[in-house]
Amino acid sequence: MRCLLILNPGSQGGKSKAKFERIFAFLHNNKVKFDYKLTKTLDDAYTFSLEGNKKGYDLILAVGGDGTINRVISGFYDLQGKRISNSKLAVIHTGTSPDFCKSYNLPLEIDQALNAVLEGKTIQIPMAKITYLSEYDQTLDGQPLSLSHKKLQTSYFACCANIGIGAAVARGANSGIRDYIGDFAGTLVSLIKGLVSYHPVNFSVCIDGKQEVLEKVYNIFVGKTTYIASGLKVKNELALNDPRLYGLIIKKLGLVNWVKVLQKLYSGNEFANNSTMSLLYVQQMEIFGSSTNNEIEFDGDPRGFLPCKIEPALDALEVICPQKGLHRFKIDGK
Ligand SMILES: Nc1ncnc2c1ncn2[C@@H]1O[C@H](COP(=O)(O)OP(=O)(O)OP(=O)(O)O)[C@@H](O)[C@H]1O
Repeated sequence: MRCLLILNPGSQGGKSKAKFERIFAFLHNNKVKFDYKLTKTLDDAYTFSLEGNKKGYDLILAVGGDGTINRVISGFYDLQGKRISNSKLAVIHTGTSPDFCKSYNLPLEIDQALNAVLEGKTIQIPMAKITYLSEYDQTLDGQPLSLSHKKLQTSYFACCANIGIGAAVARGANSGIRDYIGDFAGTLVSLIKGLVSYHPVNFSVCIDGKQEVLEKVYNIFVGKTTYIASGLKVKNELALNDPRLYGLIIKKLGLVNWVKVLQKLYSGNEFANNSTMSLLYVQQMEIFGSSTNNEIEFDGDPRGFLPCKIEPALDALEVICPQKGLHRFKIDGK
C-alpha cells in the first residue's frame, strides 16, 4: 500500500503539528510505506491531493481540520464531478471542530483512526459539487451562474455550504477566538455578532428547475451532514446512499424568534417547517447573483461569491472507516 499524508501544521491554531510525530511513528512501527507533504496554505492541501491522486497513491490521508479535509477532497475530482483515481481517503482530524468525522462516525482519536487505516475497511461517502465565482461580478446580479465565466470555480464539499450570514460567521469563528474561549463559545459569539449586524436580503433561487424568490433571508444551508459547525446541527433524513442534498432556509427572523431558531439548530432535533425555518430535499439548487450578502462559505471557510450551483458529485468517495462504524448508518433511509 502506497500512502500519501497531507498534513496541515496550522490546524487547531498550530497545535496540530505536535501530533505528527506520533502519526509517523505509528506508521513506521506498522511498516506502512508513506510519503508526506506539509501544507503552507490551505490551497496546498488541494494541490498535493490532486498530485497524489494523479500519481496513483492507494491512500491519501488528510491530517488537519475540516478546512484541510475539504481541500483534500476536492483533489479527488475532475471538473465534472467524477473521481480521477482509485485512491481512497483517510482522515485524521487534528483540527478544531470535527464536523465531517462526527457526521460519519469516523474515529476522532488518532490511534483509532490509524488502526482503521491498517484494517482498510471503507465506506462510500457522497460529496457535493459547488460551482461559483472567485470574484463578485455585478453584471450577474439577479442572474444564474454563467458556466463560461472567466472567474468560474468548481469545488467539492462534504458537510454544508452557507449563503447569507454563513461567511461572516465563519470569518469570525476562524479569527482565533476559538483558541481562547473554545470552539462552541467562539462560534456562538461569532454567530450572535453576525445576527446583530446582518441585514437580510431577497435571493432568487432555482430549486430543481423551479425558480422563486426567497424573501428576507438570513441563511440558506445546502448540505449533506448533520453536523455543520461547532455544535450547530441540521437533523435530516438523508441516508448514506442518498444523492440528494438538504436545503434549510432561515428567513424573516425577528428578535423574538432568532433565539428559538438557534435552540433548534443547537439541539439538532426535528422541527416542523414554518415561516422562518424550512427544510427541504433537493437534487440541485442554484442561488442567483446578489449585490449584498453574496459570499459563499462551505465546510467552514468563506470561499467565493454568488451566483452558485450546488449538486451531487457524480461519484462518491471511498473513505476509510472502522468495521464497527459501518453498522451505524442508515443506508436506505428506513
Ligand atoms: N501551514 C499551514 N497550512 C495550511 N493552513 C494553515 C497553515 N498555517 C495556518 N493555517 C490556517 O489553518 C486554518 C485551517 O485549518 P483547518 O480548517 O484544517 O483546521 P481548524 O480550522 O483548526 O479546524 P476545523 O476546520 O475542523 O474547525 C486556516 O485558517 C489556515 O489559514
